Amino acid sequence: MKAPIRVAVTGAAGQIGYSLLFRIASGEMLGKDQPVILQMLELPMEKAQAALKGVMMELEDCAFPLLAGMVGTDDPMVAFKDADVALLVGARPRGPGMERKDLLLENAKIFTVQGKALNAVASRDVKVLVVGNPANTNAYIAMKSAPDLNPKNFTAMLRLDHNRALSQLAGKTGKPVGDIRRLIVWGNHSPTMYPDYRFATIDGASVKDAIADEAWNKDVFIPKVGKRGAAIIEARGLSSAASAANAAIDHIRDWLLGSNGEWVTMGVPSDGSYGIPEGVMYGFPVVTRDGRYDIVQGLDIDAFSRERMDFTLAELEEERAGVADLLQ
Ligand SMILES: NC(=O)c1ccc[n+]([C@@H]2O[C@H](COP(=O)([O-])OP(=O)(O)OC[C@H]3O[C@@H](n4cnc5c(N)ncnc54)[C@H](O)[C@@H]3O)[C@@H](O)[C@H]2O)c1
Ligand SMILES: O=C(O)C[C@H](O)C(=O)O
Repeated sequence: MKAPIRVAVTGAAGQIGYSLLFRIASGEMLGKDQPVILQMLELPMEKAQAALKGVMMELEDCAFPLLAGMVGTDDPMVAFKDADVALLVGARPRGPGMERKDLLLENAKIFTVQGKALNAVASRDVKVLVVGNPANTNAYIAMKSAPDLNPKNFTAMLRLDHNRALSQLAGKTGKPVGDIRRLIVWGNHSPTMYPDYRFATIDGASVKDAIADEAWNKDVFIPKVGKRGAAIIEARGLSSAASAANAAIDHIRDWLLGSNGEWVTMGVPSDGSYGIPEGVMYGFPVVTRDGRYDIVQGLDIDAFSRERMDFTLAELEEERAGVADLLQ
């Protein structure tokens, strides 16, 4: 039997938490032979703590053989103690008519507190995924608030955008979604993101050549993927939850267990690749293996792509400037 992995989940009694925890406990994230200990954080309000208690009762009632322990708490120092993986989900979601960056000042404070707590008590190799919006800038804040941890271990979720783009391409080409490789979503988890299928293949053949429709790319595909979160809110009255939880599982599974040479999109602190200034938390194509990721190198950036990549970068730099005071 393997030693259990400690997985901290914040916002555990929220919508995404409810779609996420049961799948983690059943082994879908870290493997069917990997025991886990769930360390769940919720707000110190009576209602949130009661809801968390209910979720823990349900987890218990599933009798998951891989669930080796549970902690429910309102204290980040308890939730992150020795955590190997931290899924930072807890934050306010946007409602209809809002942009994710409208949440910035309200949610940003959460990530300074949690970054500091991770810095103090988490495993020195903790792998952090920020889901709470605006995800890239919150991940940047958490990273900067945890100076003793490896900055490369802080990531933001763009996997939902990546998965959304895959499904749009499958629909357009009529091919199975699982056959599409080498897709990228550059930049911010916001409508400025740049989903890029110039290098994508299906069964080895070029997706771009198969579609051969630049107008569809610019006028349908890019805006549709970028605005999908808003479309879900419009339809459901609530922001995406099951698909977000699914993407979080995909992100952590691939990071820890490897992407088998395939490209996946992760929001990671830039190392300067593709002219993106160092430290900016930016969506890049990466290949993952054994708990590490490498940004795919050497891709040609044409003028249209450069413009899109710089546009989403400018938004991230603006968001970063907006929280500079919090990081002093
Ligand atoms: N990156 C992505 O692709 C993506 C996708 C979907 C949603 N999101 C974001 O994820 C976040 C959560 O969404 P949701 O639908 O689960 O929201 P929700 O309101 O249903 O749940 C959030 C939970 O977090 C808790 N919480 C708030 N502040 C907390 C804190 N400081 N510590 C611990 N818990 C805290 C709340 O009590 C609540 O239970 C939102 O910011 C949403 O916009 C991101
Ligand atoms: O759009 C939102 O606010 C929620 C989430 O970021 C999403 O993309 O579904």
